[in-house]
Amino acid sequence: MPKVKPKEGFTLTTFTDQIHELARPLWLRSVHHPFIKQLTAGDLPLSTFRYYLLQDRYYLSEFGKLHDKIADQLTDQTAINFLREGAAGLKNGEIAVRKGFFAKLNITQAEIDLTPIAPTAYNYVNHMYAALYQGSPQRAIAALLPCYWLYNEIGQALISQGSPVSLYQQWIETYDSDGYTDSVNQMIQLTNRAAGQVDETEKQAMTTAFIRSSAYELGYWGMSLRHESWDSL
Ligand SMILES: Cc1ncc(C[n+]2csc(CCO)c2C)c(N)n1
Repeated sequence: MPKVKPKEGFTLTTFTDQIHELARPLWLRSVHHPFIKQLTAGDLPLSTFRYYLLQDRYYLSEFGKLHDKIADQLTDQTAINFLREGAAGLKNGEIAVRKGFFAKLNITQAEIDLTPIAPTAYNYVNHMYAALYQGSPQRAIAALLPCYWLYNEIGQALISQGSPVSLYQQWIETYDSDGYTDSVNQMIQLTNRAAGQVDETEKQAMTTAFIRSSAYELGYWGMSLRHESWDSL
């Protein structure tokens, strides 16, 4: 059988396939990061997990707000609905799960208030706001995508192995549920639709935003292991 040659300039892959491929080296380093290794082995110090959760509280709350702020700038009703529901779903989903973790680990509001936001968490969040306010809602969507998608890949990679520490096991399970995988797929579709709405230059900026978020995701594990602070940069 002769091979079918794709027409010149015709791509068989979607935009998200392409950026996923570009980010692969960074994602692999996340999946195999010592933080993740220790989480599955069960020897991740609880103080490190606590540190991660405290930083991630800030991240999750800003991530939810970003959904609404992006939706404010869109006209595509499907996208708006997904983002508005995403913001609400975050409160009932991941943020609710984390509240349970906080209770188990005696993390109080006072401790939250006293915890400085670490540089990497701060920079990652600011990068997403910059994608929106110095860029476009499409660029911001691309900046949000690694958060959804990478954690799903991590959850799927870790679920068969699990963790002997029940808290860490629960963390893994959060990112492998069917409902969550559905929302990841919707976010992927949303990004592909967004890429179809912009010119080549903006598409390149979407790619850069996606790669930067992937790099910040990788940096987040190291930040947590090192208990990064403004004095330790
Ligand atoms: C740094 C960081 N990156 C990604 C996630 C995972 N996450 C955050 S919001 C969201 C969407 C729906 O829950 C997902 C998957 C995290 N917790 N912290």
